[in-house]
Amino acid sequence: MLRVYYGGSFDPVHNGHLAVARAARDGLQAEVWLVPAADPPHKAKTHAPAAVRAELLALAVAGEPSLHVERCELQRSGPSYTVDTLTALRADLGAQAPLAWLVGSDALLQLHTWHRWQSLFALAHVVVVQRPDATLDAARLRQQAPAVLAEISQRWLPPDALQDSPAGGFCLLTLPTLRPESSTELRRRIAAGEPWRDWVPEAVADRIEALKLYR
Ligand SMILES: Nc1ncnc2c1ncn2[C@@H]1O[C@H](COP(=O)(O)OP(=O)(O)OP(=O)(O)O)[C@@H](O)[C@H]1O
Ligand SMILES: O=C(O)c1ccc[n+]([C@@H]2O[C@H](COP(=O)([O-])O)[C@@H](O)[C@H]2O)c1
Repeated sequence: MLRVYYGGSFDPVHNGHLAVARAARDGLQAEVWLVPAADPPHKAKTHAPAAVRAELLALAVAGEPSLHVERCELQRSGPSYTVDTLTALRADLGAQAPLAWLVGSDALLQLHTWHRWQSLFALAHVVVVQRPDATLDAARLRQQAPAVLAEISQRWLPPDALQDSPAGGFCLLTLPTLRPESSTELRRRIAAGEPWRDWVPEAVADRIEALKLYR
């Protein structure tokens, strides 16, 4: 069965992330692992320790069929490069296991700036989840990331084909409904004392309050 890894800062996790993970699970018939980045390479800093972000993620997916937390990035020091994570997962799971790395469509425009980005396709399929009000903007990709467009245009696969090969494909999934949440806005609301609890599962909200996070 296809294994999908969904990396993020998850600082903190919110219902938008869970909608993305569920869309991948249901659209690809896959097991999905959310991968908290210990040290996200493109973020200046995080606002809660990696172990706490991972704990909130575990609360968020508890009881959710086929959603899990993969903590391997917490065991490494230095920037949490995806190529290193996929290399380790591939070593554990074997050369033939079908693996995919999931990113938001905003991240696709930056993919060419990732550490050894072209090696990612030898290790996993790449899946992009986009908002329902957007389509993959080829003109923007051509202008901002022509190397990414060239790479993915040879790799396009339909969702049900990903499980038939270990790596190397590119697939686009669309979220069923628009999700307005972002961790940045969630942290702002918590700090400002504005309503925020319905943006996260109840157990996550209770833990954020108990630990007095993001105030
Ligand atoms: N509301 C959302 N709808 C669709 N995709 C989302 C949403 N929120 C986050 N994502 C996607 O999830 C991935 C990981 O997100 P990340 O942990 O950076 O959260 P974020 O909410 O975007 O955080 P921040 O506001 O701190 O940048 C990104 O690729 C992003 O595109
Ligand atoms: O490997 C890289 O160079 C790289 C650069 C930027 C982002 N990533 C990964 O992309 C995921 C989303 O990152 P972010 O900053 O949107 O939370 C997370 O798993 C990061 O580790 C990875």
